[in-house]
Amino acid sequence: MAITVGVIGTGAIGADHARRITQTLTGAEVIALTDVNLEQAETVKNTLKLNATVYADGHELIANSGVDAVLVTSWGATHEEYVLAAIKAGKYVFCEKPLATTAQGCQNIVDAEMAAGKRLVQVGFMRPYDSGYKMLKQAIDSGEIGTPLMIHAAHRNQSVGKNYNTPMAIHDTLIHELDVFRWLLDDEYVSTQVVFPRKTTFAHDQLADPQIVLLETKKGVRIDVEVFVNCQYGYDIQCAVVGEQGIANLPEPQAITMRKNAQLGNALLTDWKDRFIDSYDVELQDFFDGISANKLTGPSSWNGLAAAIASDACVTAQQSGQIEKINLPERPELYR
Ligand SMILES: NC(=O)C1=CN([C@@H]2O[C@H](COP(=O)(O)OP(=O)(O)OC[C@H]3O[C@@H](n4cnc5c(N)ncnc54)[C@H](O)[C@@H]3O)[C@@H](O)[C@H]2O)C=CC1
Ligand SMILES: O=C1[C@@H](O)[C@H](O)[C@@H](O)[C@H](O)[C@H]1O
Repeated sequence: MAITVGVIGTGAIGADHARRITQTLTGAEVIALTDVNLEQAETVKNTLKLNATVYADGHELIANSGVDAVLVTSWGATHEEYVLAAIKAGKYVFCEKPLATTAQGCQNIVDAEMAAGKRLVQVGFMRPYDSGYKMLKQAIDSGEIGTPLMIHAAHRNQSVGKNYNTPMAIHDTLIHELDVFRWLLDDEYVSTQVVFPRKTTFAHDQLADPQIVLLETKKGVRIDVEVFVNCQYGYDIQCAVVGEQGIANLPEPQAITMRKNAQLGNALLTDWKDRFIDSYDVELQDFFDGISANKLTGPSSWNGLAAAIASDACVTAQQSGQIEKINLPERPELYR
C-alpha cells in the first residue's frame, strides 16, 4: 500500500516535491495539500491531476487527513509549528531546510521527538545525497588528499526577492553548507566570523550581499564561504577541500561543451531545482523507504539543530563583527 502524504506549502519546492512523488518516485501518494494561498494548492492539485483534498490550513491537514507522512515545505519561519504538530500526531515528517530558523526552535523539535521515543523527522538537507558531494566525501575519507586543512566554498544564487534579508543569507542559504561541511569532515564547528565585502548594487536595502563566512572546526580546519545571492550570472555551488597532499574539488554539473559563434563554452545552470534535481529525488525516496522499514536514516532533527546552532552564531557574528563561539551539546542516544 502506498504511503499517504500531505503537503503543507505548495510553492516552488512543495509543488516540485509533489510532482516527484507523483511522477518519479515509488511507494507514496499525495492525498492532501494546503497553502496559505489556497488557490496555489488547488493549482498544484489540478496540474498534477492528484486525487487529493485541499485543507484550510496545515493543522487541519495534520489532524484530519489521516496521512501517514507530512511534507513541510512552507516558509522557514512556519516549519517549527507544523513539525511539532506532526510529531504530536505521531506522523512521519519531512521538513524542508531550515528545520527551524533558530536553534531554540530546532531544540523544541528534538525534545518533542525524543519524548516520542523514535525518529519521525527527516530534514531536507539534500547535499549528502548529491553524487558530486558523495565523490568529494569519498576523496576525503579514502585519504587521497591527506588530512583536510581548509575548505574554500561559494554559494551563489542568480538573484533573490525583496523579502530576502541579511540573516537569510545564513539561515536560508548558508544552512546547506553548515550541514554539509559537518558531514564531509566528520567534525564540528567551534567559532565563526562574518565579513562584508563591498556591496553589490543589485542588492536591495535590507540585504548585505555578498558576505564571507569564516568557520573554524574542532579539528582546526579553517573554512571560508562566499555567500553571494545576487551574482547575476547563474546558480553556482563551489567547494574545494585542501588537504595535506592535494585538493579535492566538487565536480561541476555535467554539461555539453559547444563550439559556436567563435566561442568555446557551456551553459551554466540558473536554478537550484535543476542543480540538485537528482538528490531531491534520492532524499525523498530514502524518506519513504525509511518509513516502510520503520527506521529513518536520513538527515535528522539533530542535524537540523547542529546546523541551526552554527547558524545562530553566524547571525550574531553578522551583527557583532566579532568571532563568535559555537557550542554543540552532547548528541543524545536517539541520534547516534
Ligand atoms: N532544499 C532546497 O534546496 C530548497 C529548500 N527550500 C526551502 O523550502 C521552503 C519553501 O521554499 P520555496 O518553495 O522556495 O518558497 P515559496 O515561497 O515558493 O513557497 C512557499 C509556500 O508556502 C506557503 N506558505 C507560507 N506560509 C504558510 C503557512 N503558514 N501554511 C501553509 N503554507 C504556507 C506560501 O504561500 C508558498 O506557496 C523554505 O523553507 C526553503 O528554505 C526552498 C528551495 C530549495
Ligand atoms: O534552499 C535553497 C533556497 O531556499 C535558498 O534561498 C537558496 O539560497 C539555496 O541555494 C537553495 O538551495
